[in-house]
Amino acid sequence: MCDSFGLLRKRNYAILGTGALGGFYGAKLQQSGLNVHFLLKSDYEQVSQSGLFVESKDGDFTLPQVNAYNDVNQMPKCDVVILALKTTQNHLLPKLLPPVVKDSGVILVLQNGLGIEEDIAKIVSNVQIIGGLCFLCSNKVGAGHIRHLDYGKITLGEYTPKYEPHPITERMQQIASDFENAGIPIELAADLLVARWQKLVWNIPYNGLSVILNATTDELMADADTRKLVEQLMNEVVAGAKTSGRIIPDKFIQTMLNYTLKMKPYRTSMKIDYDEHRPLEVEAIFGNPLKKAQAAGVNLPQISCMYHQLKFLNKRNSLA
Ligand SMILES: NC(=O)C1=CN([C@@H]2O[C@H](COP(=O)(O)OP(=O)(O)OC[C@H]3O[C@@H](n4cnc5c(N)ncnc54)[C@H](OP(=O)(O)O)[C@@H]3O)[C@@H](O)[C@H]2O)C=CC1
Ligand SMILES: CC(C)(CO)C(=O)C(=O)O
Repeated sequence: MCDSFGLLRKRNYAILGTGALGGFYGAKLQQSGLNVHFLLKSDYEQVSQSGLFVESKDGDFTLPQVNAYNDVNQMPKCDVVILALKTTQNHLLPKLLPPVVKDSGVILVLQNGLGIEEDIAKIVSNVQIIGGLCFLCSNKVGAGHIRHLDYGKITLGEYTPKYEPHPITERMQQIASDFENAGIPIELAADLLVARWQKLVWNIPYNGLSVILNATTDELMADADTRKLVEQLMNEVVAGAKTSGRIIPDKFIQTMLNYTLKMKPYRTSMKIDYDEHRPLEVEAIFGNPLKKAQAAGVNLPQISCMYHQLKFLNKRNSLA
């Protein structure tokens, strides 16, 4: 029996971008007994010497030794390559992906945003691309030091050209069982595109408004005016999804509002990037959904207004 993906043995994993998300999930996978290889940039020296420390609401743990790299060409080819860079670094993917992914392996895109899988399909062939939507609140608070604040579930869906829905495959089930064995809840979805639009129902209002209005999620929910804005933006995302032929039921908006009300007060990852003068994921989270809707002849005026404001703030912030 052909076992090129590792259905019959332990799969090995690569983490491209050992930050808040990649550091957390990668550390959990290694802690569960899997062979994990971590690509780092500025934290490379520290992590090669002292490993990773995860401070988590589910229990802190340290991995004193990890396989750390600062060059993909030194990494072994892996069954599953987890893409956990910020999307602002995706221009590096033509150099980063081919050396590290096995023939018939999987690239698991855990980034926020829309249309990323389509770009990756142009870079690598003979691999399966799977998208994952992470409901996680995690921050990197120091070199090799990850703080997991809340949640952690991932929704996984296979990418197909034009995002046609795809039945759940054995490969997805195997990856799901690796994550579940590591204590990470997984949901499997047949329609990756609807899952990506659903995630944007959260990311577009909260990431955008947190930067533009200098506010945390609890502040945005407590004020009647900003809460109204959140809801209007959520409705526009639902309208955007419709242009891709995806129906998100109205009650989903209420679910996202309730979910945020129950969340601990949260400074979104886009706000953290802004405060740290790092580039914002404006194109993946705002630009690509707008382009998709515009291609179907639909304008999303409030999201478009926010997109241009964020581009301005992003440019000015990078010069400050
Ligand atoms: N954090 C969260 O809770 C969630 C994040 N997401 C999404 O996950 C993705 C990753 O976000 P997050 O983990 O928060 O971001 P982080 O900035 O914490 O992590 C990204 C990591 O990538 C590293 N990196 C950047 N360039 C390179 C490179 N050339 N080679 C190796 N490593 C590199 C950075 O290292 P360095 O610091 O040295 O630059 C950093 O540690 C984003 O798309 C985000 O929207 C989705 C849901 C929740
Ligand atoms: C919604 C949230 C904060 C946690 O579920 C998240 O996943 C994100 O920042 O993208």
